Amino acid sequence: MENRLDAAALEALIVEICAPWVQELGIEVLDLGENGARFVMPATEKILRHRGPNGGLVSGQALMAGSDTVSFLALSYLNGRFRNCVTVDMATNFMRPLPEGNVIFDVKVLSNGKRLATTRIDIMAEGSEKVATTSTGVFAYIEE
Ligand SMILES: CC(C)(COP(=O)(O)OP(=O)(O)OC[C@H]1O[C@@H](n2cnc3c(N)ncnc32)[C@H](O)[C@@H]1OP(=O)(O)O)[C@@H](O)C(=O)NCCC(=O)NCCSC(=O)Cc1ccccc1
Repeated sequence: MENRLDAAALEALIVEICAPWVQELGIEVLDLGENGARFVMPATEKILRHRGPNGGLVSGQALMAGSDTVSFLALSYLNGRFRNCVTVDMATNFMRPLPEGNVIFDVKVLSNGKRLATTRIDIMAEGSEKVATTSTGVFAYIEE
């Protein structure tokens, strides 16, 4: 556990590595666990979808971007640093809508190998344990 990154270091990685619009998602660390971590994406106007027939929900596109982001953060937490990696696959199932509000991402690192890592991300409304969306991500380490 002693070589793991803390919350401040993980949030600094978002600024260092992510594109400006991803930084604007405002993702913050909530909890760091044994094999993963919990994050919150605040209910800002940037991620709420007021328009159209299914308005009043959190944007699904924002949830996918959040899943990708919290995955590389969880890997960096466990690795104690950002090991240069790229996303090679990400699959998302939207099982029930997320009403407007803060969004919780619960990430588990399922594998963390020499070349590949796999994450599972359960997404819930704040205050609910009912999973609304679940993603799995596969990441390729590309450092020498
Ligand atoms: C490298 C690999 C994963 C595996 O390659 P392999 O299967 O072993 O095959 P191969 O080696 O043949 O290469 C195939 C092609 O790739 C090219 N290339 C290879 N290496 C490099 C390189 N270092 N730099 C540049 N290009 C490189 C290579 O020239 C070739 O191109 P060509 O055919 O000549 O035109 C490749 O599939 C890939 O780059 N996929 C895109 C991944 C991606 O963009 N994901 C989304 C990004 S979002 C994200 O990551 C989220 C995130 C945010 C923040 C933090 C963390 C995550």
